[in-house]
Amino acid sequence: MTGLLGLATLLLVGKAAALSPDCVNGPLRNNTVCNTSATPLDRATALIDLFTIAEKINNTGSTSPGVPRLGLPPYQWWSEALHGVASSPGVNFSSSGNYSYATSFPQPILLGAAFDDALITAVATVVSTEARAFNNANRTGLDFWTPNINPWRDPRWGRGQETPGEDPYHLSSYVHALIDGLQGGYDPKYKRVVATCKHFAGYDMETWNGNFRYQWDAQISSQDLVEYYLPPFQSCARDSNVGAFMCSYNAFNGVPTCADEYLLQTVLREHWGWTNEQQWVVSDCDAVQNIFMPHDYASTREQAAADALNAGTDINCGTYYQNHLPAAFAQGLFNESTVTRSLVRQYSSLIRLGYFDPPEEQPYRALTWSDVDTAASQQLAYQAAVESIVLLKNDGTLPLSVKSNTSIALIGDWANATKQMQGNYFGVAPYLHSPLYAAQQLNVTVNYAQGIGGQGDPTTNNWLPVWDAADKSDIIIFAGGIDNSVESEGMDRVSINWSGAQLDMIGQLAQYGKPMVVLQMGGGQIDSSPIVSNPNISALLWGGYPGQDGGVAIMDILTGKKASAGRLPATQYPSEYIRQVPMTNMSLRPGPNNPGRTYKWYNGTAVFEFGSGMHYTNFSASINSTYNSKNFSISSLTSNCNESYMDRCTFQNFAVDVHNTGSVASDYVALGFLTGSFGPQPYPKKSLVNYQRLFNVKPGSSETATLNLTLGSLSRIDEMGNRVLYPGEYALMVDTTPLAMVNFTLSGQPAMLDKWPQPPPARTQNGTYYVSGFDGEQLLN
Ligand SMILES: O=[N+]([O-])c1ccc(O[C@@H]2O[C@@H](CO)[C@H](O)[C@H]2O)cc1
Repeated sequence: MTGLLGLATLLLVGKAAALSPDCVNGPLRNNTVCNTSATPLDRATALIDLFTIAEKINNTGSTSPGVPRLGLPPYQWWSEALHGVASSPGVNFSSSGNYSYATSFPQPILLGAAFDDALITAVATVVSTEARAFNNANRTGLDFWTPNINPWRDPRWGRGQETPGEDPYHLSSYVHALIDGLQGGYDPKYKRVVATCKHFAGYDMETWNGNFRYQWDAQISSQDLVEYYLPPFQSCARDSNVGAFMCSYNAFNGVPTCADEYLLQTVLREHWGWTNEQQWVVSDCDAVQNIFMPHDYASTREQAAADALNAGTDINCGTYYQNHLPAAFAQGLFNESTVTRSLVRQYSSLIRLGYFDPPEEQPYRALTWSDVDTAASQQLAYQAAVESIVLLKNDGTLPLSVKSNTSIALIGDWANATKQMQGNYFGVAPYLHSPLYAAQQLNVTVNYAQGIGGQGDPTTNNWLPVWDAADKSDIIIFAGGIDNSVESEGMDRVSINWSGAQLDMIGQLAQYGKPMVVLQMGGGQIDSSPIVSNPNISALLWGGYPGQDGGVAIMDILTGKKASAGRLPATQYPSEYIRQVPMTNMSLRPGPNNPGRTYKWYNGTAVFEFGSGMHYTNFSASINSTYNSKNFSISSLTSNCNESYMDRCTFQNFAVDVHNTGSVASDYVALGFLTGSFGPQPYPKKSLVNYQRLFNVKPGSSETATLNLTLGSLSRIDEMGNRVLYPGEYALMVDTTPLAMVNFTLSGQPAMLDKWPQPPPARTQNGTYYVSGFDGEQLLN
């Protein structure tokens, strides 16, 4: 178990550090660290050279005391900002007045549904701006342990809500846009903040059937690893130059990830070129302790701490390093140069954030409370929710026509949701506008009844006001679904059904025969087939966790002030899915006890497919016919590619003409899926290869989406994890039910785009040998 008490204590300390070291009058003023024209590496090295070994070890934890004799202040590394500056050890909201709140955007799972990378950059830019303003008031750190970018493999996962969904291409693109906004570009002189891609790697389960995140060993084949679990992390490290990584609680093929030199050194630093020594790896909180217990990977606490440090875990979240590295050093389990390397990485990173530099030289030091919760950021939080909400069923009742004499029943636990709208990892929002609040702003009569609380209980005491509200109203809106009482950190779901009580109430409300809308809220998808098949239910929307203005966004879509255009970022499986596959089975492809995972491989019928989402209008699309039936030679594609990473080379930019054939202006997300027969069998059903959101396409008019396909998006992963371009038959389709399609072929010999570094042949855990590259619990003694 983690040291919950120790971590709880950490939550209470480390709040009041000095803003930055005093490079004018302090003891460091003549040290190179204060010389702004020296390189970050030289500056950090000069600083760490002054530390004794005890001072070095003292500063390896998330709560770093600094070095008082050098005038180096304490620093709290643990700040969170998943969808807005969030309550965490390093973030200190004032109890009132200035700095008492920050913009609260929708949860990533809903933001993912917008399929709008520019929106994600804009959201992240607001988050980093507000974070900087808070930092200038000494109320946060400069690094944030976000994003959570583990692909959402299994619908039960309680933390899938923190991710943008299930598709690795989508996640890679999303996280690139996000890091751009958080850090301020690929390599700016001063980073806005440092982002932390977590949890590296294979972490996507809290607790299932006796397995829990602190001891679980994720068995992942090289093919699945490279194809599914790692692309977002590659995007973070190689393509976005993220400042930090977090290793995870679980083990990967027998080795706890924070002690895994293969992941942290061979893959992350060597293969992905994440080598500039201004970047660091932090452990998940107390994950280093878990290497000793319950992983039982290291035989002593000192060995666990040394294993992690030697493997490349630079900071330990918690106090385990500070407690156990002194003895580990005395036992000769690591060299002083290794801890020096970690501290140089940490302080170079702070140097890149301007920590030691005069305020007047840095753009972000001027940000203040007046840059928080601005009119523009309020509008963006609203816009983000509007863009993301997904319409799943509509018999034509939506948009609702409401007049002053219209009466609306608003029923269910989500109707008056406030904090619930933020999901988890949230801060204090400036306001939380529930659907009820939004309905009350309309010039209509609103009859509200909470009905059942949460998932409901078998008693029907609270139901009478529900029937009363329904009786009195022209339109019935039921706002329910799930929330953090059933999906959360530490808690995976045990059912992907609607709760019986909610479904019962929905069914009875439908019998009124009035126009009826169901809002399916929460991060995880629930099997809504009873709602889809009920002819008395007019419409179904998925609203996720929509953030501070979620209620207004929902109501504006329901009443047609805004047109819906979000797309599901995860498959909605039928309820039996979770009985067909153990949560611990990491394989993507169908196999024994596994119907396949994600839209690419699931061999059953989804209730709603990944990418589903309706509009208030209709669209047609066509792809420029010059590409049709074309043959491309693999050798000329690769010989014309001059990128250092060949998967990044452009293949073709496909122009897609999108025409609004209906009568309502609407956004449209052009999703480009590749299908065909090429590469190793089995073939995926299809794969997302690019997307573009078009805005406000007017009735009768057309806009052009450009789907940019790279060589990487045409490639497949072989069983060794190599990325290869294969000859074969390809088709590019636009949308889930294709509106347009183009076929082409690739000919010639397969070409290697990326040769994957093989893991050590046998991974040992207490004398038991695990072999990677297989599916399932295969042990060789
Ligand atoms: O004991 N605690 O106080 C505690 C708090 C949070 C916690 O979760 C971990 O901390 C987060 C750090 O960013 C990771 O995303 C999550 O896996 C684990 C333990």
